[in-house]
Amino acid sequence: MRGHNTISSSNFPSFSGLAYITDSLINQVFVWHKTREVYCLYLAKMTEIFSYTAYRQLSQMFLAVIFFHVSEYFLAAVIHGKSSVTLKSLLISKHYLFAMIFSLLEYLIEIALFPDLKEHWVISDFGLVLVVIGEIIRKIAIITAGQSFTHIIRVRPDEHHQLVTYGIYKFIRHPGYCGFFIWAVGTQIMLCNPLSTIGFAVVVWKFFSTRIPYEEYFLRQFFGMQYVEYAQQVVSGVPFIN
Ligand SMILES: C[S@@+](CC[C@H](N)C(=O)[O-])C[C@H]1O[C@@H](n2cnc3c(N)ncnc32)[C@H](O)[C@@H]1O
Repeated sequence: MRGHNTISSSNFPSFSGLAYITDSLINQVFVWHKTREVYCLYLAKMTEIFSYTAYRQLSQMFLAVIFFHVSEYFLAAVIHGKSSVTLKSLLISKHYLFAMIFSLLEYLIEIALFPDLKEHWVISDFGLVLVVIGEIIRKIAIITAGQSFTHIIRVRPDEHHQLVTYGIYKFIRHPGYCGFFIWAVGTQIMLCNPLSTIGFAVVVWKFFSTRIPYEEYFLRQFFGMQYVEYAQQVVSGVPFIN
């Protein structure tokens, strides 16, 4: 009687079948090795980029953002007195936070998918220069205008409010906004973020295109012809806004 352990010859693959299986196994192993090699190379490149490029660009960004907000708050406290300054002087709004999170996500996605995009150091360093220039222009404006510079637009006359037409205001009507515009776009150029560079430029420009006429309406109310003449002679400092 045939036991159930008995193997019939028909259970064996033919010689050519065996060769085919071996061949495809070798192929599989080869492909697997190649994939692993490519993956390892990718990992090595990502580690290199994350450990230098991202480290440098992101720390520059965080330092720029922290310095900007802390110094805005600090200057407001020194100029207007600590009791009249609220957390609003940190200038962190919901829209601003949304924009910053978007730019951070763009950065992380692009550095993972197109790492070479972040390696344009001439562009990134140019952005860093813009960040520094924008910050300097804005802080000079705040210090020059002193108590006339309030984060919330004055809509009523105030004894501390004097028309400022000297210093940096002799050359630019809105140096604080000009500085912020350069700073904001500079942060995105520094991160080599193409989408956020355009996005920030458009959003910040649109914001100032409505804020400046509103602010100047009250400045004309407070200072009359003096402001009208000043505004005719001095550029706004924000591109394409008269
Ligand atoms: C956030 S500050 C911005 C000042 C200015 N727009 C700038 O970009 O440097 C807004 C306040 O500054 C006041 N302000 C703007 N220009 C001024 C000037 N030339 N002299 C005095 N006050 C000014 C406005 O009345 C408003 O209350």
